[in-house]
Amino acid sequence: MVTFYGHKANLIKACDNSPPMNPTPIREITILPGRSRSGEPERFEAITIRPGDTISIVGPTGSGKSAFINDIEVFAQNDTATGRTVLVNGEYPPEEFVRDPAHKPVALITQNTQCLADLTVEEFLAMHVRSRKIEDEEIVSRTIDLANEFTGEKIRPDARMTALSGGQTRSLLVADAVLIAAAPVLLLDEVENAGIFKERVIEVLRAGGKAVIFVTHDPLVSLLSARRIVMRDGAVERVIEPDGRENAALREARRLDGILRQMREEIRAGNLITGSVGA
Ligand SMILES: Nc1ncnc2c1ncn2[C@@H]1O[C@H](COP(=O)(O)OP(=O)(O)OP(=O)(O)O)[C@@H](O)[C@H]1O
Repeated sequence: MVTFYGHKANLIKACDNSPPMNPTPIREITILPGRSRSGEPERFEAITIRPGDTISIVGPTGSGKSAFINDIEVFAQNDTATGRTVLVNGEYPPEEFVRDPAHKPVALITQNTQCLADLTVEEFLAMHVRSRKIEDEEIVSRTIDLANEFTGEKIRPDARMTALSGGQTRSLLVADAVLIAAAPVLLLDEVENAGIFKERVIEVLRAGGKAVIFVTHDPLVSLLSARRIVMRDGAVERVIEPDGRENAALREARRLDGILRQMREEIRAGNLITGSVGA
């Protein structure tokens, strides 16, 4: 059986006979400019992403946010609608980075991620571990534990993959991408809405030296990112590096996010919210 998760070109093959991950370390990914939807050249020189970077991609609906991370996912070589080029360690990436899911250093997790496997969480992860020839008996339970740090709805090892909620599935896929796929670059396309502790995800990814790029409409995720790429008309319009100037806004976003999270839990538990929350 072959089980896939993810979508579009991001399919991660969870059961194949590929050799373990190519150890070529990724020092940096460089995005070279292309053109806007109306054909104007993009005005940035190059955008470089290194381990531990946290970047958010923001902009109105239809401004090209997903197209930007898709360019990274497919290692665009002036062969996508945007005309951008993506280099790895300053060079054109090796072919297996682009074609082979087992060697791909980039994991894309999107809102539309669905699991097609009729397996338990434990079986599903164990299959992925086997396919990558990882010999670590603890890795499945560590992956579930990590996923449970990202979501308030506890994931049990014996739960069916198909029965997980959106937040649980995305939490599990992020944990899997970190520990089992060991992808150095994670692309998260609007995953924040459904029951996932965004700040914890960012902390873990940063501490693990992962580069993470969020397509987001979420103020807290945007303010937590060290860099913000602003899209318009299919092009990068601006790259913002706030360098501490948004600290007051970040504190406020954290406070409001805490209140909303508690309200969500109360509502989910079937309670009436009659007093103040998050004081
Ligand atoms: N530079 C470009 N040149 C040509 N087409 C583009 C360019 N950038 C994006 N597009 C196309 O424009 C459409 C909208 O782009 P995209 O889905 O990336 O927007 P988005 O900002 O992610 O939107 P949403 O917030 O609704 O998800 C897509 O069909 C995409 O392929």
